[in-house]
Amino acid sequence: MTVVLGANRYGKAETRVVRVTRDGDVHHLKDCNVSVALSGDMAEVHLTGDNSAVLPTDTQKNTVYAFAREHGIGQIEDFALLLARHFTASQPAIHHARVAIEEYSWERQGPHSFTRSATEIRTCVVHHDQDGTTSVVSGLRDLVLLNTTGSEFHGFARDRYTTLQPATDRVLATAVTAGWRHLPAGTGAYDYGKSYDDVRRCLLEAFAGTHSLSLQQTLYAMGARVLTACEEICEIRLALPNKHHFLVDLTPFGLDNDNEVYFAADRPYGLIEGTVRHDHAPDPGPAWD
Ligand SMILES: O=c1[nH]c(=O)c2[nH]c(=O)[nH]c2[nH]1
Repeated sequence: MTVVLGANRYGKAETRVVRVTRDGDVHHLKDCNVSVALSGDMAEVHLTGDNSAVLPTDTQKNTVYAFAREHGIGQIEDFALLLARHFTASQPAIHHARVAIEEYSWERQGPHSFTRSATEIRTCVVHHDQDGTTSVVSGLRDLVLLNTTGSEFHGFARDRYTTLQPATDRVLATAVTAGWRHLPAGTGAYDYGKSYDDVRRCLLEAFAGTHSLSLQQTLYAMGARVLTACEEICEIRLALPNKHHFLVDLTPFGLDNDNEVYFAADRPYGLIEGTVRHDHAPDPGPAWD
């Protein structure tokens, strides 16, 4: 038996960077968490301890801060692409860069005052290879949605352990995690901010507008809406926890409960996951890694 080195990558994870842009009295805020992972000719460092190909993770962190100063942070996808292209160009041994960014949104309260909005977190994962191949997956997580009606679940398979009662009118609630893959941008560049707003709107419209016979059906409707409306996107992956709302039995208190009082359980939860894509979507390569 011979032992060999398998896939490997390294980088600085979770560099928290806050960039303030001062436009006179009106200030703008970008609050991000940047994770870099580099790979390439890294056999020697693992096998012999020769660090000559290793751009320190400390340098990667410094680069994030310096680029935030020099270039500002616009759309997170553009900032991630800038960093990924920089790292693959900076060292011959670094062939591939993966840059993932989370963005926390702040709501303006005044010219220089903000509240951290309790809404979803915007995400992106960018891959860039020395050969010029680039992929961009944008996304969000913790987008919490709830319909108080318009949701049913019945006709399901049964076995001896099935106790679930069919539902013809239930609360449907979820916290969306989504990632959507952009078609290669070619020579142009995408407006990732507009794309994000369009996808988010499609997700909300499809969730609210679909009379749901299952969360699986709602998932497909949400993905299909995005792909139909946003031509720059070829694939979307959704993870939808079914945040169960159980009707509370109030009969011990002589009260009825006609779909009014619920117990919102936090676990366990159903987890419905799925991909919706163009039938001719290009090969994703490492886009989802
Ligand atoms: O929308 C649903 N999908 C399921 O697969 C499922 N399973 C379950 O117990 N409740 C539900 N609801």
